[in-house]
Amino acid sequence: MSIHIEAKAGEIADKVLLPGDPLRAKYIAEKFLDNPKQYNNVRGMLGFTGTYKGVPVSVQGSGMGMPSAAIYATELIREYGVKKLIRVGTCGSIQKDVHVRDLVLAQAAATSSAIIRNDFPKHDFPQIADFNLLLKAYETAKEKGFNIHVGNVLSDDMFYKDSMDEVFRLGEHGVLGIEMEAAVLYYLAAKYHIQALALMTVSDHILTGEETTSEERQSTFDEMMIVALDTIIA
Ligand SMILES: O=P(O)(O)O[C@H]1O[C@H](CO)[C@@H](O)[C@H]1O
Ligand SMILES: O=c1cc[nH]c(=O)[nH]1
Repeated sequence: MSIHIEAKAGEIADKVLLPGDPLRAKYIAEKFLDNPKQYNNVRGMLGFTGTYKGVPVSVQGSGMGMPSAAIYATELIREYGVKKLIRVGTCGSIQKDVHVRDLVLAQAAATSSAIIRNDFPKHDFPQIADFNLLLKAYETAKEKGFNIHVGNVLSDDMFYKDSMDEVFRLGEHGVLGIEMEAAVLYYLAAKYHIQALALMTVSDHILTGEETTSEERQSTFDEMMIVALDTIIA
């Protein structure tokens, strides 16, 4: 048991999917896992363990933003011995050719957060994905014919911003989309020597204004779940 997770020792698998939305965790557990058992309801941040293709896998809501995601990732790693974390999130596209419902694999994550800068004030510590998870996810998506893009994302601290100018300039430097958690996940993976990957479905397009519904963000986006699950058990 940790401060924010009430699971007993052994109730969480060493492979965990991390959606921001706890109801997306419930959806994944019910739709994709065999014999899912809920192990967490502290703060309503649902967590479940079941099996996928015979392999134990857990799925844990991580909330919105890096402070929240860092709490769940740290407790999963330090208190429950988790070795592989794959974020299954949503992002906003800032590239014309990255469309709503496409998949985005974060090879790396830029960030506006001070979390990493506070630890390394004189260095820009690069936030990168685990190479083996990245490769497996990319190959899995390609084999299945899913639209997938690989590159840099922006993990931002602010969802509502007064100005998007700097975000658009990052787009001009190839950043694919905006979300709010990947960078800290990659940072904690480096810190604790575990494997992490952030995979997102484009839920809205910042340039065109195209959007998905909140119901779609909570459930559906099944292509992302299949890629993440086949990757985490490999
Ligand atoms: O859909 P999730 O995984 O929560 O991800 C994105 O959606 C939230 C904002 O609506 C942020 O957490 C952002 O990273
Ligand atoms: O963080 C996020 C997630 C989806 N869309 C955005 O614009 N930002």
